[in-house]
Amino acid sequence: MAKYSIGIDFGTLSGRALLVDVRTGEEIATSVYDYPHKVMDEMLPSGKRLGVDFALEHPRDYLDVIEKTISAVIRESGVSPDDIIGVGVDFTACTVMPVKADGTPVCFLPGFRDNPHAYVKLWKHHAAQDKANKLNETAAARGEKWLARYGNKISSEWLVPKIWQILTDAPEVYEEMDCFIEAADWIVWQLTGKETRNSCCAGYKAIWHKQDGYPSKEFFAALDPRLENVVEEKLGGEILPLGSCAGGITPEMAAKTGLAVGTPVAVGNVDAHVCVPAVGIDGPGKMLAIMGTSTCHILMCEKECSVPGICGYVEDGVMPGLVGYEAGQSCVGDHFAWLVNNCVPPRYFEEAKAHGMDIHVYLQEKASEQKPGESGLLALDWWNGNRSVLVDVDLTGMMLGMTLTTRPEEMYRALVEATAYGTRKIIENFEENGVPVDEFYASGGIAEKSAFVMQIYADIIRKPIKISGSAQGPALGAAIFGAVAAGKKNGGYDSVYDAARMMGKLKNITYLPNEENAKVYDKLYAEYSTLHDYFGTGGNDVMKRLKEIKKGVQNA
Ligand SMILES: Nc1ncnc2c1ncn2[C@@H]1O[C@H](COP(=O)(O)OP(=O)(O)O)[C@@H](O)[C@H]1O
Ligand SMILES: O=C(CO)[C@H](O)[C@H](O)COP(=O)(O)O
Repeated sequence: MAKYSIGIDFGTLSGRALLVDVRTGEEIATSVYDYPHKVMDEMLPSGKRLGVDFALEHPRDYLDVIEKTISAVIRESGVSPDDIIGVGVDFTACTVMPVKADGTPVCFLPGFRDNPHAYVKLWKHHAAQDKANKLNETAAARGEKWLARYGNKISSEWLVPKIWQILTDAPEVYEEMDCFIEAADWIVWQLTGKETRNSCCAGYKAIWHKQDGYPSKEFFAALDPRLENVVEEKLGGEILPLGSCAGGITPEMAAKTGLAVGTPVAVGNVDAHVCVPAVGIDGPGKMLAIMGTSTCHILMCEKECSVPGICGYVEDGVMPGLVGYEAGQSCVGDHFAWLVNNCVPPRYFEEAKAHGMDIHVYLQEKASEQKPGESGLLALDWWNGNRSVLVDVDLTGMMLGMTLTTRPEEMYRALVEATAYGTRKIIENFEENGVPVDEFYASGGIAEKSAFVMQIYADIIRKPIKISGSAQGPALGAAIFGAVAAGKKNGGYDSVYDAARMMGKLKNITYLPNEENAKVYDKLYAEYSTLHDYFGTGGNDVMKRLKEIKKGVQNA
């Protein structure tokens, strides 16, 4: 009798459930739900305006995903709930929220609906950069040894700057919350009725270490005396390893979703890391880029190496027995979306429609008529700051070489190339610091949809690129961890390595570098590197000065 697991993937704009056969990885049914509140970066539902660099979400949308998509995949597949042996959950991270001891989000409380800090702070909430800067200075001054694990800089996207911002800007929210929790763990809590924390979110996003735990009370007190006991007061209890079972589906959730009471639920996971077994990766030296709104680069290695500018490395952070490394680009597909929404004249949309094409596909088809270097354009891929290797959200985008003949498709191509140069920087940085990148895999919406983008990447990084066999890498990965939480005794797996080999998959296509293009791109990459260092490492801080002026004018 076939057995199934469900992966629930919470992305930036939508959540989805995927029902998978645990023996083959075959995807039986899927259902997607777009968050009605989208990303709140300008105002709250009440109309209250938000500050510069805010990015919030509404937890109601996450509950709707659970209720709508799980029942939909069970219905569509016709599978008996008794044959669904496990559930896994992954989420964007660090996507964190203040909640009460019973799990109620603070933004649901009557006195807090108009308070921005009561809502979910999405991974790309960048308004705590001043806190991240102070945290990094303090950690460096105190010689905190954990700083090296995080590429020598903690990003403003991570948990501590975000909770510190709440403490200073909305102390009433800090007081009201009983815990500050990753949305991944909160969803697992909603499903099982048990509060758990997972080692992936804690390790990469909350400065937690398997042996050393969190940073010391002295460190937190040096940031702000009121933070001295933040770990005990707000960050909850035991941290569980990936693949472990957090608990079973509660009767209330069973009624809402159609799952059987007690179905095992895996501890939460991060959307990027969870994808690794979904492409069948089961060892070191194989970098997976999960390419969508942003890109995360996940890689495993046998040893711990200090690599500047990465997001971090965590022992067992991706799969047990290996050190998992994460780096990333805060903005990838968001560049293309920005261009489409702001720089493309109506006639392009009309032409795309007449050809029955999506606007991205249409622009890419036009851009593919050009050769590398032909447009004379070069861009820096920092429209949403730089995550790796500069770890600086105050950097902004730039495009050089525009003339009166520059066309939208050329700008589109320049942005694609810029993101590929950013990926090459990340790869070289790993290799220069002792972490080999022998193979390159891609997953996510862009890898799935765009041969144009993937060929440019292969030419620029000079490596063959293998593509995920699933259009829904994170959801498949979450389903894999659901099967591991169920365990062999229930028809699942005892090891994520076994599950990856059986359920992970690749497409029957590899993008190979074109040597002629690669030679031109080597020259363009050298120019990119010059600009990258000039604007990104202090040669000219004009981007930061402009941002300061902007903030001053907006705040006035
Ligand atoms: N055909 C395409 N080629 C390249 N990028 C695309 C294409 N269609 C959409 N995009 C970009 O893909 C991104 C969404 O990626 P996806 O993986 O679906 O979402 P997410 O990263 O939020 O999970 C958007 O930023 C969009 O601009
Ligand atoms: O930092 C992350 C993982 O560590 C985020 O989850 C990620 O960057 C957001 O993902 P997406 O672009 O797929 O929405």
